[in-house]
Amino acid sequence: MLYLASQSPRRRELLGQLGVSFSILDVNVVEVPFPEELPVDYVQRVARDKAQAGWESLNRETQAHALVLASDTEVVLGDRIFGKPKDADDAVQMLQALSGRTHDVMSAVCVMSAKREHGDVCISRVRFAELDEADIAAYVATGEPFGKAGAYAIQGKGATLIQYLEGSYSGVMGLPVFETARLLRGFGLSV
Ligand SMILES: Cc1cn([C@H]2C[C@H](O)[C@@H](COP(=O)(O)OP(=O)(O)OP(=O)(O)O)O2)c(=O)[nH]c1=O
Repeated sequence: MLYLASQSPRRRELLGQLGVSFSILDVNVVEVPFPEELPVDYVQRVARDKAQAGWESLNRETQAHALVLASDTEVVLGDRIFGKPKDADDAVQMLQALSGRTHDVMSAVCVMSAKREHGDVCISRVRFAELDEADIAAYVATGEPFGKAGAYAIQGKGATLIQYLEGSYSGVMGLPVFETARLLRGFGLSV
């Protein structure tokens, strides 16, 4: 049985694209980088923490036949890591920083079974258009930035802010479908 340890509706939708059946586990982990932790290490650690939390929420009997999948997405600009904005001001600051620049979106996936665990990370490059104060205020007022790493959603109106994407659309949206399918095949699922 496959479990998705995530409260994200985007991840449900993207995992659904693979045509596998799965159940949801609600997990909540602390998402704070360690001092000096590299973004690529941080995103993989958090994905693993989510998978571990999901795993621990299952009873022993269920664990024996379970696969738990979790993911984490962070927006990375230089050495700054942007998770989900805390409030509107935070969202404005993130969008100001991203304006007219190219950033990385890192999405890590972790899959756990009783015998092993494997992970992968997908890094995409996203170029934002130059945004003025009014553009940013209007976008934040839509409410879309909340609950999204970097304060935007490629799958929503946020697409109008993006000049180009080099990488994985599903990875930016929250679950890199190619890497996820490859990992699940490694655990014997036919996807
Ligand atoms: C960059 C970007 C992120 N996002 C979302 C994906 C993730 O849901 C969120 C990043 O926060 P995460 O902490 O990765 O995930 P989450 O808290 O939403 O869900 P979970 O329960 O699995 O921990 O940002 C988009 O929906 N579109 C985008 O374009």
